Amino acid sequence: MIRFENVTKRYADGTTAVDELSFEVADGELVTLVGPSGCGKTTTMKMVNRLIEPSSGRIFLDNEDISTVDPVQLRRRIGYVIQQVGLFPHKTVLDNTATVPHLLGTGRAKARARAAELLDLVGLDPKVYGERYPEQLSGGQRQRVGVARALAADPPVLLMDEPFGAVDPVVRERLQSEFLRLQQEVRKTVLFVTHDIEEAVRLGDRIAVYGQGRIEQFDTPSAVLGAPATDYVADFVGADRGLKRLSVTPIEESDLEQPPVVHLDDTLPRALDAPWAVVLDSADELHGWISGAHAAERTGSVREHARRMEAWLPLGASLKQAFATMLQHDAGWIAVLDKDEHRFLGVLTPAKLHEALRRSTAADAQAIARAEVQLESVDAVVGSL
Ligand SMILES: Nc1ncnc2c1ncn2[C@@H]1O[C@H](COP(=O)(O)OP(=O)(O)OP(=O)(O)O)[C@@H](O)[C@H]1O
Repeated sequence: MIRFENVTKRYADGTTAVDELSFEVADGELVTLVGPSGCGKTTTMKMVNRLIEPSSGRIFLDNEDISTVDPVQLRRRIGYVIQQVGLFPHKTVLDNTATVPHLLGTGRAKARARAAELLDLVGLDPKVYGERYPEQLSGGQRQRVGVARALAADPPVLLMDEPFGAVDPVVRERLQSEFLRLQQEVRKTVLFVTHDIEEAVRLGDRIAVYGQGRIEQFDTPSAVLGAPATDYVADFVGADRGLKRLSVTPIEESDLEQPPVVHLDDTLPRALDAPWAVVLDSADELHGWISGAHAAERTGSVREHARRMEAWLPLGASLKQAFATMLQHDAGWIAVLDKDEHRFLGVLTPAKLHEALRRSTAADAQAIARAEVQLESVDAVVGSL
């Protein structure tokens, strides 16, 4: 757990980079710090591993005041990933990754074996990439080595300063997905700096939106998008808030419609209650669809006339993915399968997608109204004392 208590950093020239900052990051939580250039994100981060010392206030790691901990000892508990990865150019990828555990006293063979596991975990086959040198990697691959190296000493805390900032948007999105998958597995306590609100929303369990040296809002992605606390946050989050909200709202079972269903070995139905039906195989897995008008004019089995359906997603995928899938396949609806991607659950239509989006906005508005009521009642109790 990381806790900031009234932390201020004033540089020698009088710049106040961070002003009376207080917040807490729970164990295993990923908090993104987002805000415009120069608002104090990096300063915040570097105070955690004592690359910068606060002017006042205190920072705790697992309830221990870090100003009382030797910085070298402290940094062993904290992995650090930065944009310019800083790999050793003359060492192979495997040796780069194994460096820290080796320095900490793990035998070379064991450190290399662990490094190979970590490279695998970040999506780099150690057999293919282990013996390469950093200059023989793409920018995205170098970033992955940076993440593997930060994880090598198995620190409970990770500080990541724009780690995916230097790669193109497509690679960046892939790295983000891989990092999320990795975080599910390793559950580190992570502070992640970015100036990109999309990235902050996608990765953060909670987001700290920075104004100048201060946090303007510290909340879940969907609350930041759905109910910005101040005009500043609303501006920063931007006009395309609806689109961003799509990326944090998952498809739920109640969003789905149930169209007619036929099986591959059925005879072609004479009439359908809908313009089309979903076609399942004998194991009830999705095969495709048939058009009612097409079926009405023909004979034979469903198998002979069914069309394949590629536009599908598992339950829990985001509404943004659903929207993108509809566009990509030029589809008026998409099929939704269970999380294991086997059982067919129903279909999502554009109308239902819109309803889901509204449901998500309304839920946040209610949560905020409830929070205000609670605050008022606390005030009332305090006032009556
Ligand atoms: N060593 C320093 N001396 C004086 N001022 C500094 C120093 N380092 C940072 N600053 C100032 O402190 C403020 C916060 O800087 P910081 O690097 O924390 O911002 P940031 O939000 O990380 O910005 P960016 O997104 O551009 O990296 C800025 O105004 C910066 O110019």
